[in-house]
Amino acid sequence: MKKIRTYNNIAAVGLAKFPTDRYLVDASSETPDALLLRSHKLHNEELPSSVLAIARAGAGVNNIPVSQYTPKGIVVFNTPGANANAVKELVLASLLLGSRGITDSMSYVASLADEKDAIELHKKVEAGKKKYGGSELTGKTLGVVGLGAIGAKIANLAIDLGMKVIGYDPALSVEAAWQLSSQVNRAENLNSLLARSDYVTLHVPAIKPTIGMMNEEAFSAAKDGMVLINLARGELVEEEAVINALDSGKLAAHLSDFPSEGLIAHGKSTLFPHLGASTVEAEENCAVMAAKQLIDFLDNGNIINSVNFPAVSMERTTGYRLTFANDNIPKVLGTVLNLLADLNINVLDMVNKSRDDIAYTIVDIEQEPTAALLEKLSSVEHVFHVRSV
Ligand SMILES: NC(=O)C1=CN([C@@H]2O[C@H](COP(=O)(O)OP(=O)(O)OC[C@H]3O[C@@H](n4cnc5c(N)ncnc54)[C@H](O)[C@@H]3O)[C@@H](O)[C@H]2O)C=CC1
Ligand SMILES: O=C(O)C(=O)COP(=O)(O)O
Repeated sequence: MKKIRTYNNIAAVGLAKFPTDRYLVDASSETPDALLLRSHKLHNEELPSSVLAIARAGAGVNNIPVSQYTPKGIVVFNTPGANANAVKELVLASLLLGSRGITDSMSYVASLADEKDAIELHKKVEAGKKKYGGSELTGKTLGVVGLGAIGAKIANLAIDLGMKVIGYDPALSVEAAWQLSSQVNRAENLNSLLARSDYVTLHVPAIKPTIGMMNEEAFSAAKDGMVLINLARGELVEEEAVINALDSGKLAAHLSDFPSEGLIAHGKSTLFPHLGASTVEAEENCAVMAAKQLIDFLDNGNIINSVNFPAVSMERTTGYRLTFANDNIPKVLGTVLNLLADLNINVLDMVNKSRDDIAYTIVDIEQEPTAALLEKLSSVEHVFHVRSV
């Protein structure tokens, strides 16, 4: 039986993908083959040595110390794009919340609960609306920082709303570029986008170059009265800088999925409890995709949508399957193949791919690998993980 340890609320339809005759899915498994989680933080947590893979049902992997796991051969997966539509729709809501006095006007109406006279109530309603007027999105400029799965959807939606759109993404993939409307203008750098945007929405991962990207310097480059939407990660925005920008009027509004003590106490941001991906559809998409990827890896050694290993897949042949991970340097693959040849083990099929400093190989061989063979392969210099699948 293979064991999957789950964390967080994983959609049942995803968990049901694990065949019950071969998989035990359990939140408290002590020797799991894999972990399946959403935002649960793995930093500072001891990982059982049995773990071969981790699937993040979602996009961001900053809750997982990926670089610590790679040398142990632990493959980390995410589910690119599976919750992008859910986030896009909450950005749309945020654009509207940031442009009209919707929440304040609702509070105003709620404050009229004691007014029992219909004529007086009507007067107060009509008097109140002066205070909560807004402006329209059409014709305004939206700056989209990060044009991946989510950013591209938002950029295209904003074009459909009649907005002008500027995008900034120095690492834009060809695949993401194909998704993007040709009407999206490219900014050379973040400050140039900020200087021209009435609304700015962040859709980048929390990584070294992006952490704290919205700081005092960025706000001073920004257009006065800008609306900032951050449904990506709290770490992208420096709390003190955003509070100063709200107080000075540099920011007309700040909407964020990442409440912090300081922002809540300050009271001027519109804060959601990390709701971006919390739709039935997104939760199901992510859970199904994560489960399928784990099953294919645990059953066949195939790797799809990993954030630390190359994409490697091979149809099963009639033989037995070995997989190994190694440092991406010359001669390791040759040494392993020579070792198999010396033992008269015939290779039926093979695929080898590399990514940055590591390589991963799937080899189908004619005879069942013995424990001694696995041991020999593991002892090849620069091979750091071997598995019979
Ligand atoms: N609030 C929520 O519930 C959710 C939040 N997220 C957050 O949104 C982030 C983006 O998600 P996806 O669009 O699905 O990821 P993605 O990987 O498809 O797109 C990220 C984009 O950011 C770009 N990028 C990287 N560094 C950059 C930089 N310094 N400046 C500008 N662009 C940069 C990349 O080139 C890529 O195109 C996730 O990493 C996660 O942190 C994602 C899903 C749900
Ligand atoms: O996919 C992401 O990056 C998210 O932030 C969604 O997080 P969640 O799955 O709702 O805990």
